[in-house]
Amino acid sequence: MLRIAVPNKGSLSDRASAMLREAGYQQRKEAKELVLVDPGNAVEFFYLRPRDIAVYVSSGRLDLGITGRDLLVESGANAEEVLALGFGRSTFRYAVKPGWARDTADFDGLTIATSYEGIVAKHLAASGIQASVVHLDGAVETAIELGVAQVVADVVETGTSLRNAGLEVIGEPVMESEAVVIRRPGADAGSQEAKARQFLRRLKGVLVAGAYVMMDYDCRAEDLEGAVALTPGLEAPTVSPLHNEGWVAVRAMVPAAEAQRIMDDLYELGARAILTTAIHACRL
Ligand SMILES: Nc1ncnc2c1ncn2[C@@H]1O[C@H](COP(=O)(O)OP(=O)(O)OP(=O)(O)O)[C@@H](O)[C@H]1O
Ligand SMILES: O=P(O)(O)OC[C@H]1O[C@H](OP(=O)(O)OP(=O)(O)O)[C@H](O)[C@@H]1O
Ligand SMILES: [Mg+2]
Repeated sequence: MLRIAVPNKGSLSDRASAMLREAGYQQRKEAKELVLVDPGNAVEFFYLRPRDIAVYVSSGRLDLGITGRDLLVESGANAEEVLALGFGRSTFRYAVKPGWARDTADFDGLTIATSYEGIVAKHLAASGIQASVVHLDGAVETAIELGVAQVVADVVETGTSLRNAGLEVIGEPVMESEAVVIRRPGADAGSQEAKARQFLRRLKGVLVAGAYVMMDYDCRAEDLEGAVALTPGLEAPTVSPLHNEGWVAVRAMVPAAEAQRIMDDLYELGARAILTTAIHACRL
């Protein structure tokens, strides 16, 4: 059986399970389940704290894991990112009370509160900043109000938590994160390797299915080159003759985010019966 770690709670948990379901894997029905065997796919899912997942994967006891890129870096574990999953996006930033610092260079001698000591220590060392770090489990924004630190370093998604605490970000983002699939560097899952590759192919299929739509339309043969320039497809569009002399039917995948603009441009070009349909699953 292929053994895969999935976040058991927190920001990544629901989206990770939803994506695995879309990829055709069984997922736990209750948040308290710690292990789920999917016999049809010969996969065993272990629901673990996202912070611990890189440690398990680097130990070799689990073949693959889903965690955050920032948590992978934070762990310092011997594991590497093999696929970015596009959800759980965040930036990692420093913040202070307005006026306390203009730049990270001003942090010398200050104390930084964070739940991500590994990332902060690495960044301070690389930037030559002499600051102390105090580890807190969460709600680090409050550390400033309570005088435990003058700087916080934390995950920022919408920025609401920082705003509510009256803090402002300082310097460039330390890192940008999203959910990722990780495995041991150079690892070959042995007898499970084919299953591991199939797992990654399925997740890539879900990502592509979400990012693209299928577009069909009819256009005059003389407009085909212009139309194909708008809808080149991933390799090349399918072009079929229509019963009407001088017209063709075209089918191509287009990026979902650009679908409306492409439909407008095709219409201007003279294309008609322009339809888009969702892609539920794919293998490229
Ligand atoms: N708003 C957010 N808050 C925290 N983490 C977030 C957020 N958005 C995305 N993430 C990502 O989720 C991962 C952290 O998840 P984790 O479960 O450890 O913390 P959490 O979501 O704050 O949950 P909890 O506070 O219950 O521990 C990181 O990869 C982080 O970048
Ligand atoms: O930019 P935002 O959208 O506000 O999200 C970021 C905040 O959310 C998380 O806290 P969480 O609610 O998980 O509480 P915690 O600090 O106790 O983990 C994180 O630690 C930030 O505080
Ligand atoms: Mg949290």
